[in-house]
Order: sequence, then structure tokens, then C-alpha cells
Amino acid sequence: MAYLELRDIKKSYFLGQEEFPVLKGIDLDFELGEFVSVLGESGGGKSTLMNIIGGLDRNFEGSVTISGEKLNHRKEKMLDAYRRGTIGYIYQSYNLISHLTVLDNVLISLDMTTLSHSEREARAKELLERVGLGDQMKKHPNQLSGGQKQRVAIARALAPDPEVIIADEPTGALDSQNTVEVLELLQEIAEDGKLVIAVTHSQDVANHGTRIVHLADGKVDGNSRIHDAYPVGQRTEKIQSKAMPLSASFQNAWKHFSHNFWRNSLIMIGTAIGLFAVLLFSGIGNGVNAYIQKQVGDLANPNYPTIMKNVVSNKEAKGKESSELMQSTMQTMMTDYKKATMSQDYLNQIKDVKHVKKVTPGYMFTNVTVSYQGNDIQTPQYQSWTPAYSDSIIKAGHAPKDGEIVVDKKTFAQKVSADNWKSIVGKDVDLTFVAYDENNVPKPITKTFKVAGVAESQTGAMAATTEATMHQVLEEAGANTDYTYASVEIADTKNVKAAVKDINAIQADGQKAFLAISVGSILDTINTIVSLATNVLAAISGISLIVSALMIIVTMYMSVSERTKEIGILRALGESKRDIRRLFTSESIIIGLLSAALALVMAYGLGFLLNTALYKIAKFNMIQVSVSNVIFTIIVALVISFLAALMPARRASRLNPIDALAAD
Ligand SMILES: Nc1ncnc2c1ncn2[C@@H]1O[C@H](COP(=O)(O)OP(=O)(O)OP(=O)(O)O)[C@@H](O)[C@H]1O
Repeated sequence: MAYLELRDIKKSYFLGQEEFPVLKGIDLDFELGEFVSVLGESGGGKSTLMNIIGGLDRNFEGSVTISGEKLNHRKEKMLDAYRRGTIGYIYQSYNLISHLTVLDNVLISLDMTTLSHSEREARAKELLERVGLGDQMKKHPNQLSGGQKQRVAIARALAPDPEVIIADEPTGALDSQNTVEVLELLQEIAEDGKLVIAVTHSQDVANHGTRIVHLADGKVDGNSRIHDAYPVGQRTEKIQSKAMPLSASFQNAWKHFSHNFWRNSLIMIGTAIGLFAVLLFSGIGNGVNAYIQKQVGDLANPNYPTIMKNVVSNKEAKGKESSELMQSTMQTMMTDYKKATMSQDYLNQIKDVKHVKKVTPGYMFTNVTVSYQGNDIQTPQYQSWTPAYSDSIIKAGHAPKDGEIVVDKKTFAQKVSADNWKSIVGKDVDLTFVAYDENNVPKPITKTFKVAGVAESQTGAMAATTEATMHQVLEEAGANTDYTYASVEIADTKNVKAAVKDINAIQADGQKAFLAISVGSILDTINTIVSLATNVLAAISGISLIVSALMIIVTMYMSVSERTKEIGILRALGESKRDIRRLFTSESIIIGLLSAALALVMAYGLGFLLNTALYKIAKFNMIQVSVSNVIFTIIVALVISFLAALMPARRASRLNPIDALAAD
């Protein structure tokens, strides 16, 4: 049994229905250590036969058996592995990859071996030294002479340590000096115990080998031995081949990307602008939301929703907001005070609601008069001071202690003294309001308090004392001391919404019991509007990403056309369809990731500049690009670049390797 056996190989090309038989039944045996020259007339089918032996052509009849194992040319993976591990190709036109250096051209065929990075580099250098190119490794193919190029091709073919070297007219383009040198190298390869099969037109070249096979009319018409095959020594360890790892695809894609950096950077800038716009609008959305949140939070603590009693039947209340229904409660207070009050037992129901930490009850009266030195000034509200008031509303003095009062800045303090409104702090004022007794009989009350502070609340002008003080005042006057108002402490801002909803859902005697609102509810509405606006803007800018995707698609298609020959070379080296696909998707992903990086730099850079400028006006960072925005951008970039490359990559992988190799 010979090392390589060809049995009854038949191959025809078809032009339409018409059949052109090229090989009409070839039977040949080859052994390791042989240097077989294949001669024959032009168009006689020599290259066709080499493609069959080399595992590039799958469309033929007959069998190729290697080391006793028949090649199944229907199984693409088997052929990929065969080309990777067993075959090395040398072509008349060298077929080097132009954007790679000499060293990288050799390294590429080592990507599919189990050698470590340093071992691969050492082997590539050693082979280049061996072919006399030790000092040319950093050059690109276009900087080499024909002979030098062919020697790079020989080093590349030898690199993965294949048993069979197929050389298709290796000296066809060389002068006599280079021809001799290349032939000597091929002879050395055979002497090393490998099988060299070389197609040639030249009898001189053929005479260098150990055997000459002659093809004519699609058949073998001559098979003559010139001298014995070289002895095959005991082979030391053979380099193992393996499928190309993803990392190698990325490295190769990176090399091509760097080679075409300027073209790629234009695409990157285009893509980055789209991503940047999306980022910037999202950042503005975050910033404006946070700004509003802060503004509202400064007025009242969002963790303290306000509670009043509901006085409206469920039927009437249907579809109305709690804030609207509170107006009804306030009106009821003036006609049927008792109906609007909540006993401690009644309030206790709130304590059981999830997330509620503490319930602070209080009072609220409307139509109040505050008098100071003969100035009687109407104030809309007198109520108990609650922790819901954030300290930032106190513009002078401090929050009220028992027996003290906080007055409103605009409706009172500034009316007393427009310029020196702070001077009211520490003075005594009289407060007059109407409370009600158990039978709803009005009980006008006038009481003197010391002003503890001046407040400016944008949720409503008010005068406030502590709950204990109010309770005492009401009790002294014989008025109803049941509460009409409460503020509820929720531990965590994120639970406020749920707690407010639960409190609003409590029923007593078959009717809705409480009306709960929080500044959070107001915030929610504002935030929804801001988010909607910024999302619409981000989505509009996102349209530019479609343009970016189209740009990537076009560039990738162009790249496939430009690299057709390279695809053929890589397939001949043993790369699978998947490897070719990855070569293009990886490059596109690199473009996508770098675009995202560029977009981030642009967004943070411009964000910083705008924030610096706007800070002077709003004392707030209006552009806040969040981590989730960053992650979103990277994912969008990855998805777009990956999807955009899919079709071109698929086209590349489906190219017939033989046709691809024949491309100009
Ligand atoms: N893809 C193809 N479609 C149709 N015919 C083809 C195709 N490839 C090769 N042929 C034909 O098959 C025949 C054998 O071609 P092949 O390249 O194998 O010849 P060759 O012996 O290597 O020729 P040369 O010595 O000139 O390189 C030629 O007549 C050629 O025109």
C-alpha cells in the first residue's frame, strides 16, 4: 500500500449542459521521500489533479487514499483538517498575503497548530532562515523579488510540518538562478522524507525529481523513475494541527484592520458619531431627571408621603388622583370637620403597610391669619411641622420647637419687611384660625408664638408649629384633637411608590380610607416626560446607526472582493468556512468596539465641557452618562457591527476556494 493512492480519478467541467472531461481515470501511487514531477501539455488537467490531491476540489469521481485512510470529500471538515495537517501548497504566483509581513505570512499557517506563541515564532524564523530570508522578515511581499517571494511561500508551506508538498509550477515565474535554488529546496524537502509533487512544463525541472509522471488526454501516459525515493527516517515528533482558535481570527482581523487603518477610521468616526449622539441624549436625560429630582427633593423629602382621610365614596373617587380628592377633604374640614379626622386606631392601619417605618400624625387648618404689630396677614395653611419638610426650606432661623412657629417667607416675612424679612425671627406673632369641637361647632382660636424660623415652601405657603404644640392649643380650646393629616416614613425611596399605592388601596367600611401622595408621584410624572423626550431624541440619533451599519456592510463587501485571493489562500492552508466568516466578523467587531470607545471619549469629553459651562448656571451636572448607558452603547456597537458583517462574511466563506485562488 502506497502512502498516497489515487484510484480512477475522473473529473469533468461543465459549461451549461456540455461536459468537458479533463481527467479520465487516473491511477497513481506516491510514497514519502519522493519528488514527483508531473508533466503534460497545457490544459491537460495537471492543476485540476493537484487540487484534487490537495483537498481543495470536492467534485470528482474516484478515490484519494492517504496513509490507508480514504478521504471522504463530502466531509468538508475532514478536508479542512487534511489541508491543515497533511498538505502544503506552493504556487507559481506565490500567493502571499500582501498586507502581512514576510514573518506573518509564515505565521499564518502556524495559527492552526498546537504550538505555543513563542514556538510558532521560533519555527517561522527558523524556516525563513533556512530559505535564506532571515534578514527580510519585516518586509511586505511587494518589497521582495520573485525568488524571495517563492522562498517565503516554501517556508509557509513547510511551517505546519505537512507530509505532502504540492508545488504548482513553482519555478514558472523564476529566472534560472532562482529556479535552481527553489529546486534545491524542494529536493531537500523530499530528502527530509516528505512527498513533493511538482507540476512543471520544463523537462529540466522534472529531471530534478525522483520520478516523472506524464499526463496526456486526461490519462497517465508515462510514469518513469529517475532514481530511488529518499529514505524516510524515523520521524521525530510531528507538529499537531488543530482548528483555528477564535483569538487567532481576532489577531488576523486586527492585522488587516491596522493595515487599512485610515479607511477603517472613517467608518469608525461615522459609527462613533451615531453612538455618541445616543449617549449624549441619554446622558442629558439622566442629568435633567436628576436635576428635577434634586429640586423637588429640596422642597420635601420624597421618603415621607402625606396622608389625609378620604371623604368621597368609591364611586365618586373612581379615576381621580389622590391629590384631587384631597381638595374634597380640605373642603369637608370647613363644613364637617369630624368627617375629615382620623382616630389613632384608624391611622394604625397604615403601620401594617409594607415598607412603612413610622407614621407621624398631625393637623392642618386653612384660612389662617398671622398678625405682627398690627399687620394681619392671611396665610393659606397652618399645619404641624413634619419630617417631610426638608431643612433646606428654612431660609432663616430653625425648625420649630414646642411653643415656637415657623412662618412663610413670601406671604408673611417679606410682607412685614421686604428687605429685612429675617428680622422676624425671635419675634412674637399672633395666629388666628378656626378649629371645631366634637359637634363640629367652630372654635376660633388665637394664640401667640415665638417665630423660630422663616420657611419658603413651594408646595404651599404655610405656618407650622410642632404637633405637640398644636395638640395642646386645640385641647386648651376644647376643640377636636383627632388628626386630619399624617406623614409616613418609608425606609427606602425606591419603595415609596409601592407603599403609596398600598396605602391608597386600604378600605375601611367598604370605602377607600386614605389619600396618600408623595413628591415622588409628582417626580414620576415629570421624569416620564423627560425620559420620553430624551428617548425620542436618542432614538432619532439612533437612526444614524443604521447608516453606520450600512457603511460597515458596504466596506465589508468591498473587503471580501478585495480579499478574494486571500480567502482562497487561507482555505488552501486549511482554514474552514467558519474561520473565513470569523475573519470578517472579527474585523467588524473590532471596528464596532473602537467606535464605541471613540463615542465614549467624545461623550465624556463634551459632557465634561458642557457640565463645566452649565454648572455656572444651574449648579448641577446636567449631563450624566451612566454605567448602564456605557454598557448599552458597547452592546449596541457589538450587535450592529456583528450583524452588519454577517452577510459579507457568509459570502466570503461560501467562495469556492479554487475560484478564489484564481482571482486576480
Ligand atoms: N473552473 C473551470 N471551468 C471550466 N473549465 C475549467 C475550469 N478550470 C479548468 N478548466 C479547464 O480544464 C482544463 C484543465 O485545466 P488545468 O488548469 O488543470 O490544466 P493544466 O494542465 O494545469 O494547464 P497549464 O499547464 O496550462 O496550467 C483546461 O482545459 C481548462 O480550460
